[in-house]
Amino acid sequence: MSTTVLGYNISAPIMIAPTALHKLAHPEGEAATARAAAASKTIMILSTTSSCTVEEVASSCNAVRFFQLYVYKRRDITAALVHRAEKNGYNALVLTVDVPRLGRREADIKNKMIAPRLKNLEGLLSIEVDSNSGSNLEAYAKATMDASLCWKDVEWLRSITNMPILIKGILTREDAIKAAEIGVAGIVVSNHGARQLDYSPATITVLEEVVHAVGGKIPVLFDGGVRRGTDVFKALALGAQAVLIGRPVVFGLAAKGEHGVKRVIQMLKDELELAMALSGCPSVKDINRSHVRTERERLLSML
Ligand SMILES: Cc1cc2nc3c(=O)[nH]c(=O)nc-3n(C[C@H](O)[C@H](O)[C@H](O)COP(=O)(O)O)c2cc1C
Ligand SMILES: CCCCC(=O)C(=O)O
Repeated sequence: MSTTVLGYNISAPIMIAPTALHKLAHPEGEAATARAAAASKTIMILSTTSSCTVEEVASSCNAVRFFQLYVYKRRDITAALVHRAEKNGYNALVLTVDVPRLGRREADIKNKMIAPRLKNLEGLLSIEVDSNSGSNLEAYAKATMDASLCWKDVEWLRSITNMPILIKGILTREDAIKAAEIGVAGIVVSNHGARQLDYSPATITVLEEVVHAVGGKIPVLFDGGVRRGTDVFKALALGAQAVLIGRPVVFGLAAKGEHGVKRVIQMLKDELELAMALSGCPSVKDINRSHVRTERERLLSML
């Protein structure tokens, strides 16, 4: 079941998506998640908005890890984050492009959500924003994040780091082609867990369009709603190199810390292995397009 992502070997095509603030789930936060990733021989993508610092996570284990980047209006702060990630042995930057503003999360507004301190930004950026009118996270994002982020900024990022750059948040053929043209190291098909824009397409429905557009030039990773090994199997059959797991990892962390995250990954691996065995696939390379039928194909077959 092993595969490679950007040349790094992982035990299965299952990685850990960047999710914010793991200490909301468990007191050990991202340090515990990182240890679980290392024990599971997979790659964790650490969020910019984590509750342990880049340095704390790096020193908690020596696994391969990537750093997810949000670009701040203050470019000096963004550059400082990139340099800290590079200095601390992160092997790639995952540039998230689907949060020019935070989506309208009505539960957060109603509950007047107050985000805990974002550790990576302590001493760099004041995050004392007024949330009397709603979600503190939304106010923070609006005040600090650079909504003008554009393709040319990838060039800027390249000029300040040697880490390979992946773009997370691609949903269309056009953007996939553009990403391949400008020569990023890979893309992640993602709609941010449907947390940003209502009616954005389910990622599984656009995966194949993106894979075709890219034509094998760069790896395509996938996230959104992967809850079973069969979901991993489907994404691979439609051309993804590997999947990222978001919420289930946080659920495992909340339930049983490092052990819980390991269990979640192990369950997905066991289910994937069974799906492979029952589909006649001795290795992940054997999973191909003929193993799944899309809704469109089902309708066409009825004509
Ligand atoms: C609580 C939470 C926090 C998230 N934080 C981030 C983040 O900081 N950066 C990011 O790029 N994506 C973030 N995401 C999006 C995930 O990386 C991922 O795209 C999404 O959750 C889809 O996967 P899932 O359906 O397995 O949860 C977050 C998602 C959740 C649920
Ligand atoms: C401004 C931080 C946003 C974290 C995030 O990406 C999410 O909650 O989905």
